[in-house]
Amino acid sequence: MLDKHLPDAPSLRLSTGQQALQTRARKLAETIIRPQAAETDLTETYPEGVVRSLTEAGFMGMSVPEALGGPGHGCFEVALVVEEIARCCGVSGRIVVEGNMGAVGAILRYGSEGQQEMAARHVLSGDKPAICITEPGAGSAASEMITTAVRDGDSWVLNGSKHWITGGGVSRLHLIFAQVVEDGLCQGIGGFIAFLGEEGLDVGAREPTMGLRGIPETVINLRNMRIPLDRLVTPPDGIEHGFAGLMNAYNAQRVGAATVALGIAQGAFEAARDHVKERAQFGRPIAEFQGLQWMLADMSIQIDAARMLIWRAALSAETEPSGFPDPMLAAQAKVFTSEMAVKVTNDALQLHGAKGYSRHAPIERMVRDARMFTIGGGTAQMLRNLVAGRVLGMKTPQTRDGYSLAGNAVKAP
Ligand SMILES: CC(C)(COP(=O)(O)OP(=O)(O)OC[C@H]1O[C@@H](n2cnc3c(N)ncnc32)[C@H](O)[C@@H]1OP(=O)(O)O)[C@@H](O)C(=O)NCCC(=O)NCCSC(=O)CCS(=O)O
Ligand SMILES: Cc1cc2nc3c(=O)[nH]c(=O)nc-3n(C[C@H](O)[C@H](O)[C@H](O)COP(=O)(O)OP(=O)(O)OC[C@H]3O[C@@H](n4cnc5c(N)ncnc54)[C@H](O)[C@@H]3O)c2cc1C
Repeated sequence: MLDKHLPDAPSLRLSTGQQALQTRARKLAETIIRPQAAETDLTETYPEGVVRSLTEAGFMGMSVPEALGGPGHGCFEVALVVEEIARCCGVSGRIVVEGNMGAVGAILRYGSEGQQEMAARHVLSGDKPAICITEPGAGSAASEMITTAVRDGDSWVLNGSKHWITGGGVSRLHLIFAQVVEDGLCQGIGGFIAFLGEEGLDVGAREPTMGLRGIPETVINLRNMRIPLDRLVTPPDGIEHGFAGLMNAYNAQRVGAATVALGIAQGAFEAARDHVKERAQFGRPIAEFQGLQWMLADMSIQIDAARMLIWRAALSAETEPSGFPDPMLAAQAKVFTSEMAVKVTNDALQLHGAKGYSRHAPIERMVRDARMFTIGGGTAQMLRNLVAGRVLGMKTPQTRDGYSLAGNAVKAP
């Protein structure tokens, strides 16, 4: 079943161009981004200076095609860069993900010419778009969203409330998922383009988060927000199957989120490896204790396995007709990597002893930063549901009556 996605041996070796990209990302991460990471966490401030450096280096908008002024890199190249950046700063890694995947990925593939040009301009100039799916009553059950976009003459009128929106108040471009209502009927779910500062789009309360504190997570309220008709992004199979199309595009961001978790774990692993060689107890480096050696061995095995799952998922975008990663491969990569990162960062803290528990060392930040990825972007449980459905070749509806309203024309809520 998976053979078409299994990379042959040569594809596991990076090309000269890919190696150069990776080296450039590592250099930027180590010289500019790592020194800022603790401050970003402590002050809980969006790292504008880092974003400028990422933009100048060409890491925002990497996925923009050459015809629109970008370098036209694929999901795999973006993942190579994201890992290097997240190895030094999880927040910056997430910014690179959203500067290339998620909302911008959907608009670049499904949008009209004008929508694509607008999205390209935004990310190439350093904007990190926001993807607005989740609502207070629709988290895992995202298709139960009640935000509506009602057609009124030559406008859409949006009403609803999204929460946990990454970049709320700093992102300029928003892609808002909403029920498309025409003539009193829901036609399905579509993506609507909206901009920070427009009337009717209000940034609400910021969540005080455990980790990744440099990016705001906020409520986004839509109050009679009136936007032109050409702000609707319609996936290829139409609005009736709009939700499936938008989720398909979202698979790239799932690979991106997994890659941030991978980078954080890699950074924590390296810090632990260096520490055990330096720290001595009982008259010898603690690296000589076999119990710790095996911990490091297991950490490295888990990290490498995660990287292979991510690379396979990222490379699948090159052969999938949709141009996005295969849903199951993306889900497998994210489940494994997000759980791995929780374990590896905690083990790295353990190997540091008390020093790892101090806020003076980066490890405790890495533990907090890694925690998000089994939740955001689809929880590990929901992604297991997706994998189970594929493995069994069955639909796995989660409602009691096994029926979902997504994509069906029903009376508007
Ligand atoms: C998809 C779910 C919301 C469950 O919804 P339903 O049970 O109502 O619907 P399904 O029948 O499972 O799916 C409907 C339709 O969509 C297609 N689909 C679903 N998932 C995918 C996918 N990943 N790729 C492609 N297509 C997909 C499915 O095949 C159906 O199509 P057909 O009707 O059969 O043609 C739920 O499973 C789910 O995914 N919940 C998680 C929600 C989520 O991921 N939210 C992320 C919010 S953004 C965020 O968190 C950002 C953080 S980050 O750093 O990235
Ligand atoms: C840091 C962070 C950033 C985020 N950024 C964004 C963003 O930019 N845009 C956006 O739209 N959303 C964003 N989210 C929201 C995120 O997508 C949701 O938190 C996620 O989809 C889960 O929804 P929920 O939190 O409502 O949990 P719930 O859906 O309430 O789930 C609670 C628990 O129940 C489990 N569960 C629920 N249903 C099932 C089931 N059928 N089978 C098995 N287990 C189940 C879940 O796995 C979880 O353990 C972000 C979240 C976080 C933490």
